[in-house]
Amino acid sequence: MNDELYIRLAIEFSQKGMDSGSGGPFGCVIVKDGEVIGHGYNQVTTTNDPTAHAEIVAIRNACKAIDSFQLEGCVVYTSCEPCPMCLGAIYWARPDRLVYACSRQDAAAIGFDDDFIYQEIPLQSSERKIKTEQLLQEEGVKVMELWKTKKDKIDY
Ligand SMILES: Nc1ccnc(=O)[nH]1
Repeated sequence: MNDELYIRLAIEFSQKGMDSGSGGPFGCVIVKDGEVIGHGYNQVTTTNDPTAHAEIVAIRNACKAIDSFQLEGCVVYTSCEPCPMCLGAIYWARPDRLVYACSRQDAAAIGFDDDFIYQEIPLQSSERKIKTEQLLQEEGVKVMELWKTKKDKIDY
């Protein structure tokens, strides 16, 4: 089955990234109509970019390849269940489907925070590890109101 072929490719990228010293053991490929249009592996520690997860790198690569900010009709194959940041990016990109190999618990077992961050999300902001406050909502909303009526906007 093709899903197995592509998830195996994502796993190969996880190994390739790790072996090359690029970052953590995570790989991702994005497929549209049976063609790989994007790929990526984790590059956090070599690019000093905490957002350079395999999935983010692959989404950027795929979107550039098809000149679009949406991945409709695409399938995302990733060697590990996406962390909340990457899951958010995947939702914003709107692919049709997501397939993963390792789980967030597998990632936790080798020292990664994916599962911890998932546990933070349902907490009240006052209970989260990173102290969070809301300030100047009214001033912020004024700009948002302008977006509502902006004529030349590209909706997403
Ligand atoms: N799921 C992931 C966790 C950490 N890094 C990644 O690239 N992917």
